[in-house]
Amino acid sequence: MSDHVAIAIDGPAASGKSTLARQLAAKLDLIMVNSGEMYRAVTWKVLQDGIDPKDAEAVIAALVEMDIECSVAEGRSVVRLDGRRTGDELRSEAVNGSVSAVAAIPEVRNRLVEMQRGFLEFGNVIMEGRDIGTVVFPDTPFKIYLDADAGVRAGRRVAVGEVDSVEDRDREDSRRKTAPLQVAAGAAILDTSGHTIESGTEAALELLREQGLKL
Ligand SMILES: Nc1ncnc2c1ncn2[C@@H]1O[C@H](COP(=O)(O)OP(=O)(O)OP(=O)(O)O)[C@@H](O)[C@H]1O
Ligand SMILES: Nc1ccn([C@H]2C[C@H](O)[C@@H](COP(=O)(O)O)O2)c(=O)n1
Repeated sequence: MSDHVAIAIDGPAASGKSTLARQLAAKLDLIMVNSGEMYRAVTWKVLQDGIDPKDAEAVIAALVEMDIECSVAEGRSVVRLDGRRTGDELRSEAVNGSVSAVAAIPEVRNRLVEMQRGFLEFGNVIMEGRDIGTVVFPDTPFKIYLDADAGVRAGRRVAVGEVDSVEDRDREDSRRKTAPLQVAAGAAILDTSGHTIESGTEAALELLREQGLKL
């Protein structure tokens, strides 16, 4: 059991979780953990090995062989896969199109959730993903569920030239049996559709203060 603080930021694709986590990590001197990168890393390796991401048995067999190492560098989580630091390859169209299938496999989740919880040993953490407030840190009082209009979110992806069907991923992430995307008990809901990055950050900070955050 750690004395450190965990802040959970959950929400659908392109709702602004990473952006908000980055802003709050800088303001509050927190370790920023992007849990999605870990699911993307497993997915990338599965695709590299020519495995069907929907073949759970084959994915699990490959997972056993994967050397996934998580650490902290410059205040944020770093994922190494088989000794190599991951990069932009995790945001490819292929990974975007398969990551939800891989993330729906309970054995994949069990292994990555255990690693995610381990970050709390390093210090106060802000972690973003889909199940942080429901599964990874269910007992933290500091939870925000970030959302935005589907069209706004799709537009945000187009604006950076990323090919990503946010609605398809959201559907898969919300309907899966294990750790579906949902609003965690006690989470404050923040819609970023009408917010700038700055105003969204201020609104989130206000919500966390109302939840008793003293950092
Ligand atoms: N409040 C905002 N207003 C305008 N653009 C935003 C806002 N928040 C984030 N963005 C932009 O939207 C894009 C997606 O943001 P971000 O990567 O933080 O979303 P995300 O929820 O982490 O996505 P995913 O879960 O798919 O990784 C980025 O280009 C980011 O700069
Ligand atoms: N805690 C998490 C984080 C991510 N996932 C899955 C579902 C997402 O579609 C995918 C990519 O995440 P992103 O990089 O878009 O945040 O990974 C999950 O199931 N649980």
